[in-house]
Amino acid sequence: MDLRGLSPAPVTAFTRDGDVDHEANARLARWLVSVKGVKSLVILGHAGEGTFLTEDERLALIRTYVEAVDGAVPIIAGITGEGTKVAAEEAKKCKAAGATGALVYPNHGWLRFGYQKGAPQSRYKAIWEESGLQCILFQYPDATKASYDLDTQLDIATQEGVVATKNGVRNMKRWYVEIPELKKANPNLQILSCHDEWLLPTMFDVDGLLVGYGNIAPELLVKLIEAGKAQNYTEARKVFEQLLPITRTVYHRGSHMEGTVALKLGLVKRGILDHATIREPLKNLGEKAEKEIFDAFDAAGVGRIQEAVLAAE
Ligand SMILES: N[C@@H](CC=O)C(=O)O
Repeated sequence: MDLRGLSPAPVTAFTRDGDVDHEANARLARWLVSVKGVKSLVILGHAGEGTFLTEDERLALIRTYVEAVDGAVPIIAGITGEGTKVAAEEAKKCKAAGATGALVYPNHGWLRFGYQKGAPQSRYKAIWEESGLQCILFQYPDATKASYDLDTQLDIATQEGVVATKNGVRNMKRWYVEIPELKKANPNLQILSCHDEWLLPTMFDVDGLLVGYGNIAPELLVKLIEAGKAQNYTEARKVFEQLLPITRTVYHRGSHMEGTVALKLGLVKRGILDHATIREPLKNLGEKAEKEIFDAFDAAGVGRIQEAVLAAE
């Protein structure tokens, strides 16, 4: 997979009754791939409420995405099963449904207890060997116990089947040391940042972004990536400042969970979704926050996508 560009992590659209809305998801998929610079769609992740869907719903959503993008970009599925065997079997089913890649989540028990040495490596190996899905190494924040130390990352990054890392370490001391080490160990490893709430400092070291943010402002994020790759700080800063009202209302919130709700509101504002129905445990943000989010898009000059454009996709 060539992920050198923007890989949005789409939300999952629901009907007002709370079922997966396949038509709305296909519309979102078609719009996102119409943006030049979008290189893949990463579904069933945090932004996609992946763990709030049943297995049947997850596989049906993959099929919807594969059909909607019609080969334009690979579909990458979040793999979240807890046990290594469970995750490998989940990946195999995702592959059969049409996915090309796997964004491999850590076992969430590790968030509380930490991981035993070697266990993350085995998880990636099993998923690759069982499914053949090209894997993305997901680096969690330094503040969690599921954040891999450098040796673990280096092992995974040089394993067969691992093509990229989505790095959300949120510790620039580690970022500045570990990203060059990963590149040295595997020059082909694609480096993707996911620091949605402050992307700018990471933009000059990456091949691309794998972000929920890609749902709502893909056009500007593509420009941010281009400026970062050109080492053009002035231009990158300009795009970052333009996005700041949106960043503040979507990602500078109480928690990243709220960010997912805010992404759906943003898609309503942009005319892609008709409503922002979510699934529990997510909660609505309330009218005040909704207005702040809608106003932020106006302040940033990020407008509604015309019906005619959507119909043409
Ligand atoms: N940006 C987030 C959301 C995840 O998928 C992160 O850093 O993990």
